[in-house]
Amino acid sequence: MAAFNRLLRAAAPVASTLSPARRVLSSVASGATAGIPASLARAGASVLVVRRDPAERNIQWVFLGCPGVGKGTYASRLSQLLGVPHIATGDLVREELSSSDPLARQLADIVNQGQLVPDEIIIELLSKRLEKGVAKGESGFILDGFPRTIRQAEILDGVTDIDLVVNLKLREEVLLEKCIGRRICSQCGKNFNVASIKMKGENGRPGISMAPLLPPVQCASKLISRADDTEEVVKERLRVYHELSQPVEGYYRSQGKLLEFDLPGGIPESWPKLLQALNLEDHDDKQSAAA
Ligand SMILES: Nc1ncnc2c1ncn2[C@@H]1O[C@H](COP(=O)(O)OP(=O)(O)O)[C@@H](O)[C@H]1O
Repeated sequence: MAAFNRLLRAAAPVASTLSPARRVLSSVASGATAGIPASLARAGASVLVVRRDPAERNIQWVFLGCPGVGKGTYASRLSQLLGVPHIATGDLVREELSSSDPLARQLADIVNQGQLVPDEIIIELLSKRLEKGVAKGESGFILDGFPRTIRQAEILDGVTDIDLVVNLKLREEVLLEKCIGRRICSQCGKNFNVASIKMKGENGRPGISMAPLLPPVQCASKLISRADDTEEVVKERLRVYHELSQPVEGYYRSQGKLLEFDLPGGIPESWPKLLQALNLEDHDDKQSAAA
């Protein structure tokens, strides 16, 4: 419960600046607040649920998509373009894994088997990250890798409004190759990909080619792979995605918030098309002109 309350508090950073009419002190125990799961309602906490007018805050977007689809790449580019934090729960988990916290070993077993971390733990990590952001004056976010279960989506809905959910899609064979080709520079932390993907079109589906994203010389000898990017674990992660995370797409589709985006290729082809789909071409032009 502590973790959940922290997420609620963190998601309500402006409570003190809002008029009382915009504060809703809701007794979860009464079950009066839509989106709060029954299990949490049974716990009987009182929570402050705040929803800000989108005109008074930065964007609150979610990126969905299978492992390897490129959520991190595009969410991070958009966060720079729009000046909002990119919060990837996978990164939060990896930070925790590299700590000496007793939780780290338990998490390593889960992650390296391609399974999802329990909702309570992921919410605890996300709450802490949001709290830090609030303390720094952050507003808005692009979430990447959260929510990954219907329950996580319900919890998020219970505390704040999501404006848009971008669902990135790519052929499954490409996803496996992309994950296996992923490399990280152990020194600077930048992401690269050594996979060179060329798939022919078939059964009416267009072909796809993606050039590798190779490291500069100073990183080339320092590349490492994620322990969960082996073929066996990626296949399990894809299976888990279809079972537990894909239903989240339907959850947001039924709310009319889902933007489906089929990646046409690598970054050079996909980025301009994604901006077009998001009506952000002007934004990019202005930023390039200012650079
Ligand atoms: N929202 C979440 N819920 C549960 N587990 C998560 C969540 N986000 C990340 N994880 C854990 O961290 C791992 C890595 O996440 P991520 O970097 O987002 O991987 P992917 O490339 O599969 O999208 C996941 O396989 C899972 O074990």
